[in-house]
Amino acid sequence: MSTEGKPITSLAAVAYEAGKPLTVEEIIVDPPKAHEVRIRIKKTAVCHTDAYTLSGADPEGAFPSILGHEGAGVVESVGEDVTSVKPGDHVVALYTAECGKCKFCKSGKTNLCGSVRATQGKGVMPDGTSRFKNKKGETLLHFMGCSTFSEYTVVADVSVVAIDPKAPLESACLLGCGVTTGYGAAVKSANVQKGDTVAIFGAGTVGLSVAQGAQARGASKIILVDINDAKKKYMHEFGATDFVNPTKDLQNGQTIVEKLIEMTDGGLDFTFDCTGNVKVMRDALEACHKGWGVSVVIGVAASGQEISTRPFQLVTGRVWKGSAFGGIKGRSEMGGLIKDYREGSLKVDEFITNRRAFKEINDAFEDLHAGDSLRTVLDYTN
Ligand SMILES: NC(=O)C1=CN([C@@H]2O[C@H](COP(=O)(O)OP(=O)(O)OC[C@H]3O[C@@H](n4cnc5c(N)ncnc54)[C@H](OP(=O)(O)O)[C@@H]3O)[C@@H](O)[C@H]2O)C=CC1
Ligand SMILES: N[C@@H](CCC(=O)N[C@@H](CSC=O)C(=O)NCC(=O)O)C(=O)O
Ligand SMILES: [Zn+2]
Ligand SMILES: [Zn+2]
Repeated sequence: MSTEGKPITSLAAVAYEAGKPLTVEEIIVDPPKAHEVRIRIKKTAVCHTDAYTLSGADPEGAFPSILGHEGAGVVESVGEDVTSVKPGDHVVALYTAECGKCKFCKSGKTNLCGSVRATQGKGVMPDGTSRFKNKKGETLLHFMGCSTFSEYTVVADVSVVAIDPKAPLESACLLGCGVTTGYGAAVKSANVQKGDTVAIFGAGTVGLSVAQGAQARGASKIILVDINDAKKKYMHEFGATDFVNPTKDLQNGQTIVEKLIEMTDGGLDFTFDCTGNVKVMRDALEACHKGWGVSVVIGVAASGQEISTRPFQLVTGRVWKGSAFGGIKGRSEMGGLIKDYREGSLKVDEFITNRRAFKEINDAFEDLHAGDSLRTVLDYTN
């Protein structure tokens, strides 16, 4: 029997309160309105940003809500005036929309899109309402325009892209955030060139994806900096040449900045923060080469945190910039990433260190901090 136009009962993980485990329960998902798409998510993974928002550190974090933004699935139904996807299409949800019509999209200068960002940040659909409620009838908010921690979710049509159905959905879901963010930060936002030296702070999925992008560009040195030694085993797989643990590998009071400058004859061409720690962001900037080094902030820092450095660092030619979703325009460029993955030039499967049934989602949050874990992919069918 067709579910089109009807509310659907869906398995979901509800974030009722900051700092508390998610509650796995059935919720009700309303049908999509005009310019909306209802997706049956098949695979979703947990990104550090989900944990950040659940912790209560996100100034935009609102509860109760359905978190999750690395997800892939199949379109169940579409609302009026949706022309870009149709029922049955395999899709990836996009937290960075692409409308193609707004000032941002038309600028050619950024992948940020203004079409749905304001309502997305408030946890509602573009018409200001939610498609989710629990069985008590209480409204549940959306998250990052995706809410992939519900088997059925509703997104704006500008926040979803159809993909080659031959791509496995468990791999495609990682292109919804972590892999695309890091890879794009290296090849698009920073535009690393052959021979450049690169240091990456934080060797999680995002940081290792930066390494992968830097290697693809022919960087001569790719240094991973991480306080977790268990991540060292991934360095060669994703193209890094060196691994430094600042808690163990510094001698005689040397700082990580001094160590990196010593390793690179004066500093790095590019550095990337993939930790969200503002002190690390400062180190990343100050490890850049005088005159031209560029430091890219990718990590998301908690509410109230601010970055600082001596302005002299910038006066003397270092550049501080940031990158969201790797500078990638999701609807225009996802197809190319999927093609690269299918042709073997973009590693994605290698980031899947754990697989779990969706109902084990709270364990997947624990996995994020466990030793050598990169991504846990959750399966709704188990
Ligand atoms: N700008 C954007 O578009 C996006 C930003 N993000 C952000 O990027 C960051 C990375 O995400 P993700 O890869 O999923 O996160 P992970 O938690 O998987 O990886 C972060 C890594 O950094 C390590 N780390 C923590 N503190 C330090 C430190 N002081 N020095 C060096 N290494 C450190 C962690 O070690 P340990 O294992 O011990 O914790 C871990 O290995 C997060 O802040 C996330 O919110 C993510 C996606 C998109
Ligand atoms: N709500 C947070 C902002 C978090 C943030 O910076 N998000 C990144 C993506 S993180 C993905 O895992 C991003 O793309 N930002 C651009 C945007 O428009 O949100 C806060 O307010 O701190
Ligand atoms: Zn993410
Ligand atoms: Zn736009």
